[in-house]
Amino acid sequence: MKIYRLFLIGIFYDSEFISKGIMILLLRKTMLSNSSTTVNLDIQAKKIAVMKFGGSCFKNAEAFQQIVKITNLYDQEKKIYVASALHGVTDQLIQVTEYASSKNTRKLEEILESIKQRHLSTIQMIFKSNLEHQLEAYNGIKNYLAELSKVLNEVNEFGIIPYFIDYIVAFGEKMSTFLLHLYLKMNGFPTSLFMGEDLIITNDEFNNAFPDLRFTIHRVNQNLLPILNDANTNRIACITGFIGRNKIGYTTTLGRGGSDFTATIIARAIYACNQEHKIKVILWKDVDGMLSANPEFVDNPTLVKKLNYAEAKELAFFGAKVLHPKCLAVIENQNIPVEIRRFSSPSKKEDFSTISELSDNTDMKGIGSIKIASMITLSSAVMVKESGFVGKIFSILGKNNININFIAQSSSEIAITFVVDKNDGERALNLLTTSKDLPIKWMDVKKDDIGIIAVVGEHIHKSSNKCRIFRALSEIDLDAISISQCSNGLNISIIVPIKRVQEAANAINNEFSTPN
Ligand SMILES: Nc1ncnc2c1ncn2[C@@H]1O[C@H](COP(=O)(O)OP(=O)(O)O)[C@@H](O)[C@H]1O
Ligand SMILES: N[C@@H](CC(=O)OP(=O)(O)O)C(=O)O
Repeated sequence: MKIYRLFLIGIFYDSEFISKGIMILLLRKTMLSNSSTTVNLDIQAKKIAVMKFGGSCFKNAEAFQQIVKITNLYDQEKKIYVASALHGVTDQLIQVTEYASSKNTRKLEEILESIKQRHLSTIQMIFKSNLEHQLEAYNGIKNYLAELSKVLNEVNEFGIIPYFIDYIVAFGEKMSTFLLHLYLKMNGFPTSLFMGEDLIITNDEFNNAFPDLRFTIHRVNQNLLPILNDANTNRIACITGFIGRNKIGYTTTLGRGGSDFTATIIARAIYACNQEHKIKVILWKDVDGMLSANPEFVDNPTLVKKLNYAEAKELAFFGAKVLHPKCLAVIENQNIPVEIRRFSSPSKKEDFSTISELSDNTDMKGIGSIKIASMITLSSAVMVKESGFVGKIFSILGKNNININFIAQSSSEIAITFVVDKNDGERALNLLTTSKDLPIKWMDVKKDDIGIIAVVGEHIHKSSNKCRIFRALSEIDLDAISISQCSNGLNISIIVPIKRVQEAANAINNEFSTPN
């Protein structure tokens, strides 16, 4: 109780700003301490499991016990644990940054207090009877929160600058991974704690960084491999998900849901250090695996047990939170498998998904959907056989940072339809209708809000499968507004009215869930 009170007094009320000088010194220190060039190649082949634990794996004491159970289950593997922030903490950290910038002190303190309480109650929950670990956890979290407060004061002073957001949201993963590391230690597992900045070097794209593999591999080789090589202790490396750093040492983040990406980046880097290792990535989720559709949107989606990288990437694009869209890019050519498994039933022998170069024989692997987007259609005979016309349209949008996620053009060249994010629809329409580069008085340009269904699978392009898709739509009396399929044949995207997206997804899912 005494410890607890001391902690409460100490945490937040330090209003000093971090001086730039101290920040630079700290950055230099990190860089220098990691700048040795020794390369560790002397390692033996091992079974390595890089496991990612998401926010829902830390929700209560039972969840932490479940991680111990998983640790025992995988006692033959060298284990690397990648942890996300406690559920919802990243959103809260984004909120506090905004409140700091808008100088809304009341709201800022309210959310900061909630973040603090979330971590304090987790500490009480998981270290109940172990005072030594409780104290270590309190002190560690206290320091993280004090640092967080200081940076928020800086946001208050300077406003939101992109690198502030990454630096601030990274605290979620830093605190949860620190607690996981202590918890495993308390349970008798030797562990080493790593911050993402120690291992993952990225480009400068704050909020959505991409790893620089060459330097990341070098860091992993120097800092992480000695742990994998330690033959005497089966030490677990606990690494913060979601976080990296750019070359001058500023913290970067890998995009929302980026802890999946951390796991695959680490797996890839280990593979590069020794290709004899048998590495796999396991993403522990609150579902059995990759389902044929979002279970919150479609009734009775089926579990896809084996899907290949190309299929999984198509599905990840559609915001299936189950998989970070970029995370397969770094491992697919190395054929490092990714298992998606249910956290609450880790010993299942078969009901989980494996993403690898192998795909099972089901033709429909998944249905993605975009519930609302803006469809733009341009029709005009002046486009016919006019080289560069489409180029002009797209460059007007591209120069204005408007992304296109669906394209269909009739071969007569009389009309072209494409889709942009709903927030860009009105702007796209204005840009096109006021452009001096287009003969607009001869063109009909219109914008409609629509939804998209994407049906994915390596063999989905087969006529027999297309028949099934359109039979399902015909049975609910739904006519596609537009259709697109690239020649890789993996994805048939269909534009449907917004109000019927869910119905269409269900109809197609039902069609493929029953034998043909
Ligand atoms: N096609 C899909 N297959 C499986 N889950 C999906 C799919 N689409 C959306 N989801 C959602 O993704 C969630 C899985 O994410 P979750 O376990 O919360 O991951 P994390 O903790 O890594 O963020 C599920 O709860 C599910 O609702
Ligand atoms: N905490 C980060 C990264 C992450 O991967 O989270 P989760 O595992 O909860 O998707 C986020 O919320 O984006």
